[in-house]
Amino acid sequence: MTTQQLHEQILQKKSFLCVGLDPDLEKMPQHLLETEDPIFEFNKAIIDATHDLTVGYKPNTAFFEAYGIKGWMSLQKTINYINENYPDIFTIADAKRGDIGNTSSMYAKAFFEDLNFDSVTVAPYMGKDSVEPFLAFENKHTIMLALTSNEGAFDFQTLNTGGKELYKQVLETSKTWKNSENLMYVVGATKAEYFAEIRKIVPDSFLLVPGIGAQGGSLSEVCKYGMNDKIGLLVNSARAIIYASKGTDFAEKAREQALKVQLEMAEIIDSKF
Ligand SMILES: O=C(O)c1cc(=O)[nH]c(=O)n1[C@@H]1O[C@H](COP(=O)(O)O)[C@@H](O)[C@H]1O
Repeated sequence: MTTQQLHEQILQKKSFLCVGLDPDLEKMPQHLLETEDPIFEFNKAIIDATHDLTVGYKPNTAFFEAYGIKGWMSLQKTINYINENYPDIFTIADAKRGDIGNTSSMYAKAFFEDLNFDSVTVAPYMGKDSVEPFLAFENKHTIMLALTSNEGAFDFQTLNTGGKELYKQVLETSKTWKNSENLMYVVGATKAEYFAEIRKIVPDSFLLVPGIGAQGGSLSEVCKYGMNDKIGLLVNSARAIIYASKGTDFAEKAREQALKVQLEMAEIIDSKF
């Protein structure tokens, strides 16, 4: 998918919501645990209930890998289900990969070719040759961690390195890499006050913004400082949507929560564009 197609979908749906698919058997409704593949059944129900309100789905691979080979098969079924039934929706494999070049190439193949995700999250710590193999794929996107939503973001990312905070150096340097137009960046919603500075360095890039909902970030603050003239945001929420209810009405309640966020987004889009 191209960023232009993503932008068009955002305008059409009046949404820049990305629903996080972080399936946890302990938080799922009891009746699903009796099915053959509870993780897939859970995801499928959430996807069917929210697809018109969201422009992206972000399965976090940890929540699948934790269940071994069965979990990986549920991930494959989930991405295939989205690609077959809702092919316009942008998909993110939240795997936070990155390694020496030949290893990164294999990670890229796993997520872009084998599983056919539109994008994958990547950590920048190992530098240029660990990220460029992901960037080589046409119409696929590499979403690099810039300033994350957690408390530990202040351990390294905001450290002053040669007169500049490390996350700013990461953003600036990444722009010089081959095929850097295929980069997007993760910026936590809990760090809204940093968005203006980030937009000075990457004015046109899409930002994946996790941290509204369960982590307490503010959608309106993120939009105030982070939106560009093409919107340029994908705001992720997982737990606050997918675990809105533990009963048989879980998908319906997930839709209600997604709708609340989408309506807020529509209002913001209407007021700005
Ligand atoms: O890369 C991510 O998606 C990510 C980066 C970040 O800085 N913070 C963050 O919460 N995430 C992920 O976004 C999701 C947030 O989930 P909720 O807090 O339940 O909405 C989880 O899958 C996290 O792993």
